[in-house]
Amino acid sequence: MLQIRKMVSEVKEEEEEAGEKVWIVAEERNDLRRWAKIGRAALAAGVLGALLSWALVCTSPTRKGTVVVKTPGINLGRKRWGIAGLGRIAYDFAVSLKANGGHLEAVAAGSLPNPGSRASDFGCRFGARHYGTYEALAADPKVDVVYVATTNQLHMDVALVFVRAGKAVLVEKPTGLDAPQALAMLREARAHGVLLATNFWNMLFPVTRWAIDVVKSNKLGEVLAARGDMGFEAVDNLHDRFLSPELGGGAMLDMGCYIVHLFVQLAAINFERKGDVARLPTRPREAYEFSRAKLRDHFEAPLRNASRPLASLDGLARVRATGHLDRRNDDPVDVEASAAVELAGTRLLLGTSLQRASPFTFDVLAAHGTLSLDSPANCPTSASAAVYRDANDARNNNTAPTPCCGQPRLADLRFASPIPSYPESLKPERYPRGMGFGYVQTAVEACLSTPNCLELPEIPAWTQLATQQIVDAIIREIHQTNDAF
Ligand SMILES: NC(=O)C1=CN([C@@H]2O[C@H](COP(=O)(O)OP(=O)(O)OC[C@H]3O[C@@H](n4cnc5c(N)ncnc54)[C@H](OP(=O)(O)O)[C@@H]3O)[C@@H](O)[C@H]2O)C=CC1
Ligand SMILES: O=C1OC[C@@H](O)[C@H](O)[C@H]1O
Repeated sequence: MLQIRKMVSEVKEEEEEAGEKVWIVAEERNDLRRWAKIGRAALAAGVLGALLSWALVCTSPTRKGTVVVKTPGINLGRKRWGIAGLGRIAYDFAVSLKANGGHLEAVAAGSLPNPGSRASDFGCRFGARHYGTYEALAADPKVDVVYVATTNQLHMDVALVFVRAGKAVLVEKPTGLDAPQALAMLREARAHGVLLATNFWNMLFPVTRWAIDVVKSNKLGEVLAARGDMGFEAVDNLHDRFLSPELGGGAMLDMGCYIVHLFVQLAAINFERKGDVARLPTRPREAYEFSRAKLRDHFEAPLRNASRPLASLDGLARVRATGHLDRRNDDPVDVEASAAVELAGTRLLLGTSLQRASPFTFDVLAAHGTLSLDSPANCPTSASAAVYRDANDARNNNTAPTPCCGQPRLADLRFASPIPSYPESLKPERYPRGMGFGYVQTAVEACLSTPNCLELPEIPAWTQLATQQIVDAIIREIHQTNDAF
């Protein structure tokens, strides 16, 4: 066994040195370790313990080998991941984790029929232990962090099973069904001293980080507005999670939340730039006043003090929205939404749908620059920005031209960061850019290696709360405008 282990690590090291991006690690090492483990358990706990261990590992593992495809910038370590909810996205997440060299320790199904055998199939495919209940996964002492990939209606309940067991949690978007759920989840995570992050995985893509850095650098000036459109024509199946009210369906909870979350982060950048915020005389009065109080403190207050309710949006955010509801249900979900949002003086024009195609775009419109994430903007691999002459600087120097066909353009910026495709042996995948889950997986692992890390810096808890509050307000308004017809 030692010899095989040495061989494997030599192969890895040699190829890493050679800068190779792809290499194959023999699976035998894991099999031998597994057998050794079973043997030790049998000695220690007797025949019963041995039988139990036998039932929880794969008796017929695939012997194809584990494909490792390193995505640039992804350095997954040895944090021990669990996955709860073994549906469509869980598969792609597991592929990305394994393919990027991460460690999937155990998985659990617990809602749909046959959880035991489904978990066994999934676990064996990825060389992970498997359970037929979420509680059993929560009790596994070898799991550090759990990815909750259930449908939306279960995000809160399932995430809390793990939080209460002291596990860190990466829960799929949206955080919960509404802002009170999101607050309950984040509060409990804080009380247990564990990380709870919503999987706004787009925030960790190098292209999104580049965009945020460009905006922060002030090259474009103050951000006045953003606009985004994301959605698709969902299969017309009332039992699927997209359209089902029981499963927490609806366009805003599915795709609209990405747009709102990115917008919230951009609005906050305006207030991080000291001395520059109040430049525009047209900015509404409350924006000036609010810049002093800081968005973060405002939304975070109920997390710091459990007796505080959710932060008020009054005087800070305005929402106007309209859309379509799927009237075939008694409790209809929004299937199409158009919304105008204002948060502390920064504006968003949002479109989302489960009934039509979308360009999957997100644009930032600033005082003297624009920035566009290329489609699909929820997992972008390229972006561009245009920097125009700062009209006020030019005016002060008496060099301001009269713009007839747009402001004079000073520079074009472009950034690209491609993602490798899935390893052939693990196809079919559902999300062609799913290897990009590696970015958020890396961020979670970095947080777990940092003492007292309770949130990802790229997806702070307050942005999860603010997003869910604005999403709630948009959904409410769509219902109100529809009821008025
Ligand atoms: N970040 C991203 O890019 C993406 C995120 N998502 C998010 O991931 C989550 C899961 O999406 P997806 O994988 O497509 O969902 P699925 O429809 O494949 O269901 C996932 C799991 O939800 C649990 N579940 C509970 N009740 C039901 C029910 N009545 N019908 C179906 N499943 C149920 C099951 O868990 P069990 O196996 O334990 O029984 C099921 O396997 C959603 O919250 C979605 O928003 C989805 C796609 C992309
Ligand atoms: O997060 C998501 O991204 C991709 C979509 O297809 C999916 O419905 C959504 O949940």
